[in-house]
Amino acid sequence: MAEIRSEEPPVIDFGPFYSSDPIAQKKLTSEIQEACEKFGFFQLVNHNIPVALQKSVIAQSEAFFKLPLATKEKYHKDLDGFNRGYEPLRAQNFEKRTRGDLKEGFYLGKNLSLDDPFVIAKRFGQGPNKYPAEIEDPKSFQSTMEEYHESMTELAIDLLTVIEWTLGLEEGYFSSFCEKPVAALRLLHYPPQDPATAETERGIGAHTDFGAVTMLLQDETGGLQVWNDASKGWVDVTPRSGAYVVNLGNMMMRWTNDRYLSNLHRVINRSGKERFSVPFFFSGNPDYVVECLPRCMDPVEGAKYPPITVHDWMTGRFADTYGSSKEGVMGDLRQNAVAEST
Ligand SMILES: O=C(O)CCC(=O)C(=O)O
Ligand SMILES: [Fe+2]
Repeated sequence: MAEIRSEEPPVIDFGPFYSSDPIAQKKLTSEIQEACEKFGFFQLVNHNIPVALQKSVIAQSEAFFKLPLATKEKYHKDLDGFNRGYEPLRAQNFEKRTRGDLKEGFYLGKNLSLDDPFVIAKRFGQGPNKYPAEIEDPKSFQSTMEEYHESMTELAIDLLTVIEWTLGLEEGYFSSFCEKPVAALRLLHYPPQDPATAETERGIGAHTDFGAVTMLLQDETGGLQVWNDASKGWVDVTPRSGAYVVNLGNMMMRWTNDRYLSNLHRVINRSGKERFSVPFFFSGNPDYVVECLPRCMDPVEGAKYPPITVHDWMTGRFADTYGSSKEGVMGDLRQNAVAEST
């Protein structure tokens, strides 16, 4: 019997997007299409985010997590209803069989004022950021995060343009989705884990992401793994300096009628060192209605899922995670099966 090899998600050169070379752009389109169908994951190099900006985001993140716990707790994300700020160690527990995920986080988004109409209307993910005053250089913490959030929003829109190409959609199909988008930035810190607990301890338990696309900056520590359904095993996503690990979320899978994969992933930090990572979750305009894309409709069965707004989809997925919804959702069965088999 032929051995099923566990392949890593491909590394894709995004440079051609910024060129005017149609042949290189065609190659980029087919590489991204294949990665979306096969893995739901890839690494992106030659994007336009400056290395210096990436380094300052990680440095500011390290500076924040070094603050005393009591200081970090002053910025707890549950102190108001905006889901921005500090989330302590073990607050999330994706696999529900450990003591909770061994990571702490700091959540940011686009920094909107309280009188912004979307904030007043309580649309998903909209609100003001929290900024720590006790950090060494509070002004540059804020400006770094705001500049990075803006640059990542632009990169996500560029990537969605290529995804538009991969799906044969007309130019600008995703424009209204990308207007005033919900986009969350998370600073994550994974302490080293005790080797004796390697079987049960998770930095982040197996899960799929909720939104459209996630673009993750990881340091050189390693520990991120993606599920390979062909070999029924976990595959390392080897860190590449400056690259983004891109993965599709459940919303994109639903939107494409399951043609594109929102794949399971997890982190186990066996390195003995601290790990820092910064995912950026792009979920689009809260009022946008996500409904089966034209070329993804099954000729016989039609669309598998009814239309839903970004707001309702994201709110529902968060409710599932935090245990206030009884509704079963796509991916959960698969997720539980994998969690139990590892
Ligand atoms: O830190 C990582 O490498 C992964 C984080 C992640 O999957 C998430 O926050 O959804
Ligand atoms: Fe994730």
